[in-house]
Amino acid sequence: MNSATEILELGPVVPVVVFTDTEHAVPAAQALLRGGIRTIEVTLRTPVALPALERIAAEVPDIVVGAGTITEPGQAHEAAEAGARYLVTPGCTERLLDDIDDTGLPALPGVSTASEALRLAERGAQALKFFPAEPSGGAAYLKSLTGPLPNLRFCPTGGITADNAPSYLSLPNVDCIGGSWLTPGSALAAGDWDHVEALARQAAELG
Ligand SMILES: O=C(O)C(=O)C[C@H](O)[C@H](O)COP(=O)(O)O
Repeated sequence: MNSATEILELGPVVPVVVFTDTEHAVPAAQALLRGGIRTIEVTLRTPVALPALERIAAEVPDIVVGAGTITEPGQAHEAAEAGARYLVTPGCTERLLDDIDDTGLPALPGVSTASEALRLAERGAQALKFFPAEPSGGAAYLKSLTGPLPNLRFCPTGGITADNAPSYLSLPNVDCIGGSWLTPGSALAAGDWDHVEALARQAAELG
């Protein structure tokens, strides 16, 4: 993975996962792969996130593992050391962006306005996360950015489900979307990997 646009090419849906148990990491990643999903974004929201990411990187080499919810300087380096191949943030500060650049990893920095997107474009970004997609104006808002910002690609995330996914995936500035609906907490807790696989298959077919 060399560029942020390569992240967008991994498939139509980036599953955003919150792990509460390290033991769920490998079977969840394997279920996503069986369903045809080639990447997994592990959110750094829980104490087990980094060890979970590390397990996936070591034991499920066929899935491209990224780290999400990078919100503080230092986390980017921790994620890189754990084996993350890309980084995702919900929003941006200059310090966070410098820290991410230092890792050399491709990233999807989060934005929700035209001004934020322009600031990131000035720093050379080509691909951004649009977050939180639904509350920020949804597909209609993102579509209206294509006119003034035709060269920027977006991965909208936040409030997206299998139902509203097509309205985003049909936009000219969207290649993939992110969402947590493929890995519900209840399915992870129950070890219902068949359910995760079925949700992954349905998501993979959106492409
Ligand atoms: O953690 C981050 O880095 C975020 O930016 C937030 C997540 O992307 C969303 O929480 C996923 O949204 P849902 O699919 O609505 O659950």
